[in-house]
Amino acid sequence: MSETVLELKGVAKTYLRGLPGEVRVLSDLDLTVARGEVVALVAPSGAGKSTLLHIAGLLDTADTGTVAIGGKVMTGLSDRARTAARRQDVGFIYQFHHLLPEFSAEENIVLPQLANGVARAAADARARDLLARVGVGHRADHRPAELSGGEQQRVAFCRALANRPKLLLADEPTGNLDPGTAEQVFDALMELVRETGLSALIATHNMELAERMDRVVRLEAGHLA
Ligand SMILES: Nc1ncnc2c1ncn2[C@@H]1O[C@H](COP(=O)(O)OP(=O)(O)OP(=O)(O)O)[C@@H](O)[C@H]1O
Repeated sequence: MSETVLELKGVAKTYLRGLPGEVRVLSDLDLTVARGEVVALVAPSGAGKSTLLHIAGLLDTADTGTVAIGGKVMTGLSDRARTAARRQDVGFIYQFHHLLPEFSAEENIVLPQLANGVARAAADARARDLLARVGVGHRADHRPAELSGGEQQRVAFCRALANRPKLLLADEPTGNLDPGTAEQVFDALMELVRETGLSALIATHNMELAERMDRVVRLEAGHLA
C-alpha cells in the first residue's frame, strides 16, 4: 500500500458558528494524498477551496475531524507546535507570489531556511540550485519588482520547496499569469515536484492543467465529489 502524506478525515468547518449568518463551508470531508501524488482540487468560486487548503496546511483548524501529515495527527496541537509542524512539513504557493520586496530572489529562498536552522552556506547553495532548476538562476540577485510575473512565481515555488516539505499546497499558483506564461510556469512547477517526489494538492480553475495531474477532486457542497 502506498504511503499517505496527507489525510483529512471527517473535516467540517463553519464560519460564524451558531450565528444567524453562519456559513457551513466543509462538512464531513475526507481526502488523502499519497506519497508522490499530485492532486488537482477543482471548485466553483466560494466553494471553500482556500478554507480546505488552509486546514490541510495547518494555517487554520477544523471544527471537527482530523488532519494528519506524514502519518502524524496534527489535530489538537498547541499553536506553537502547529506552527513548527507547518514550517517543517508544508510548502505553500499562492496566486500572488508574496515574496518579500526588499530582498533578492535568492534571499527570499534563504530566509525560511535560516528560520528553520539551516546554516547560511547550505541555504545559499540550496537557493541557487532551486533557482537554476526552474530557469531563473540568472535572476538570483534581482528583487521581486525586477522580475517578470512568471519569474516571481518561479521564485515563490523555490521558496515553498526550500525546506524540503513533505507536502506542497498551492492555491491557483498560475492564476495570475497570462495563459502562455501560466503553462510554462506550471511545467516548471511540475518538473520540480516530480524530481523531488513531492506530494501536492493544487487548486486550479484551469481544467487543462488539472487533467495533467494524477487525480482530480471536485469540491461541491462541502464534500469532495
Ligand atoms: N473568515 C470568514 N468568515 C465568514 N465567512 C467566511 C470566512 N472566510 C471565508 N468565508 C466564506 O466561506 C466560503 C468559502 O470561502 P473560501 O475562501 O474557502 O472559498 P474559495 O473556494 O477559496 O473561493 P475563491 O475560489 O473565490 O477564492 C465563502 O462563502 C466565504 O464567503
